Amino acid sequence: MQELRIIGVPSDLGQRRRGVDMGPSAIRYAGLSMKLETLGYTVKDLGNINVPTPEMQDDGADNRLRFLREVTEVSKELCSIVSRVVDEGYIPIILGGDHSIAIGSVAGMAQKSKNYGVIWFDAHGDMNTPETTPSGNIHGMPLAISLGYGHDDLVGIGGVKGKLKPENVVLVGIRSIDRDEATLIKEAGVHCYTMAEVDRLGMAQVMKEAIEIAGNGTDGIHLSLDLDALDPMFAPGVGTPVNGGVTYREGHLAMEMLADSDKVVSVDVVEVNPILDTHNQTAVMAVELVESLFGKTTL
Ligand SMILES: NC(=[NH2+])NCCC[C@H](N)C(=O)O
Ligand SMILES: [Mn+2]
Ligand SMILES: [Mn+2]
Repeated sequence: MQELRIIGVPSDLGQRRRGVDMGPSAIRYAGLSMKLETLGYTVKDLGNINVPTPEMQDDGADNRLRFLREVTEVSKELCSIVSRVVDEGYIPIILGGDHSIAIGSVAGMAQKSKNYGVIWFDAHGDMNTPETTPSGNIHGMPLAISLGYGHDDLVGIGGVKGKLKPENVVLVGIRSIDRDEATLIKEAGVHCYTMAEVDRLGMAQVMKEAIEIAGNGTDGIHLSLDLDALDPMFAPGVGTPVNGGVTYREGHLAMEMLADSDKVVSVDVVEVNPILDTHNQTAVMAVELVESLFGKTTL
């Protein structure tokens, strides 16, 4: 059985709502390590990366790319840690932080191989560029950046531009896309299962197809799990909630199918914001989903 490594990235530089920097603590407090150990894994927590405090920084000259410099630094640091962890043969579980941290995790995976598939579980497309962003928040851009679209400083992290093949990238749970972001999603050629498709096909069929797209002919699947993919009823503690999301049962079904596929090589768990949460329920939800992802079943 493979060993797991936990890496915390307490960053809220990619969006405007403070508190998502406490995500790693909230997820740890919900018992992540202990519960994975109960499933039979050896788990080592590597602690947190150093992330600058937003109040101590200037958000930079470009309001289309807030905290560009700081996000670049954090992403480089995470890239090198993730790359080391996979080189050593371990599965990294990267705890955010807002979704901008996926820039560094995907870049780190790409040091090992440029042939990983990605399942991006999210309410949002995260396919904005500085030209299309309505907010200037970098957490709306990480998938575009990983595919080679966006500011050079971010796109170039890890030395390779375009870290993924769009034909092996799948968005699941989508229900909020900005107008010009939609254009890039189509142009880039990534697959996209909106909530409308989840309704019509059912989560089982959507995940069957998603696992084929991200898993067939690739070296494995990176799961980028944004908790706002779930309906706010189950995951209220997120900065950009959108109604009409994935249910508790659908979420677990998706994770169980990924576990059965045996293809997951790395995971991001992002956007948990304890300030906006009630009784840590979003972090608890995150931990439960990760348990299903790593093989927890009833019997
Ligand atoms: N990872 C996220 N929660 N992203 C939300 C992005 C929201 C919006 N599309 C933006 O670019 O500002
Ligand atoms: Mn996201
Ligand atoms: Mn999102």
